[in-house]
Amino acid sequence: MQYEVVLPAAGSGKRMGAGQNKLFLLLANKPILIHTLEVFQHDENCSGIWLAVKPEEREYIQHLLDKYSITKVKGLPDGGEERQHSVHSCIKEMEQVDIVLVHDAARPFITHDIIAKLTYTAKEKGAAIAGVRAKDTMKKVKDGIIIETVDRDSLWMIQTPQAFRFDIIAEAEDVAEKVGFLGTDEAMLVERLGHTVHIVEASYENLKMTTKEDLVLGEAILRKRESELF
Ligand SMILES: Nc1ccn([C@@H]2O[C@H](COP(=O)(O)OP(=O)(O)OP(=O)(O)O)[C@@H](O)[C@H]2O)c(=O)n1
Ligand SMILES: C[C@](O)(CO)[C@H](O)COP(=O)(O)O
Repeated sequence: MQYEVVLPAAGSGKRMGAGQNKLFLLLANKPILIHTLEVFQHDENCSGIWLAVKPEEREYIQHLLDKYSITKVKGLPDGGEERQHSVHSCIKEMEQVDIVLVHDAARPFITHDIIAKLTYTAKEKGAAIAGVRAKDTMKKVKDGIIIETVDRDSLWMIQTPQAFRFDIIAEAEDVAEKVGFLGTDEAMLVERLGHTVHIVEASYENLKMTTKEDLVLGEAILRKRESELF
């Protein structure tokens, strides 16, 4: 199932506190951004990559694309103030395709098997997102006081990729922009239009590199995967 992927990469990495775009930080001597890009570069079902970037970082990112032979990138549109705006700037430039995946460039550990399940489900059902079951007890808190314990059996920790038929995500992004709705993931924009969104069980290794602790976990995941190769 052929697809194109949108990789928002125009964040500031505030929670990482690295003083630079966290996607330029190295894991096993390679930028996080390149680890993520290589997954899609090497996926025969990926027919194009769209990378939302900060204008001031475009030249450096193009240098990285050349250095690591990432040839599937179709465009480097300007990112926006929020992640959603960065995603939308890519969607606006895309030609009509069958399936679009949106994936955080900060999630370098995604695998081809999960991508394939997502694209198949999106083709069949219209929308499918990656997630894993919650492992901790979850509670609602107000002013430092527990107000509700939420039934854990129905809770999932949502990740990316999030896969959609192109017309569904394109309309959802346009409507959200028109009414000024801001979501923390693409599925929210699609849900609010009444579309059914399906979950695909992903992996606890599909971490988003958000804080410094994630870098330690990320190095461990890479070492584990290297040991499995031999
Ligand atoms: N305006 C934004 C904000 C985020 N992102 C991208 O969206 C992904 C997930 O966002 P997040 O992990 O929150 O990255 P940052 O916004 O950089 O992190 P922080 O919130 O800590 O500043 C990242 O690949 C980030 O580069 C983006 O393209 N445009
Ligand atoms: C899209 C996402 O990765 C799903 O969990 C998450 O909402 C991104 O949040 P961020 O604060 O923009 O990293």
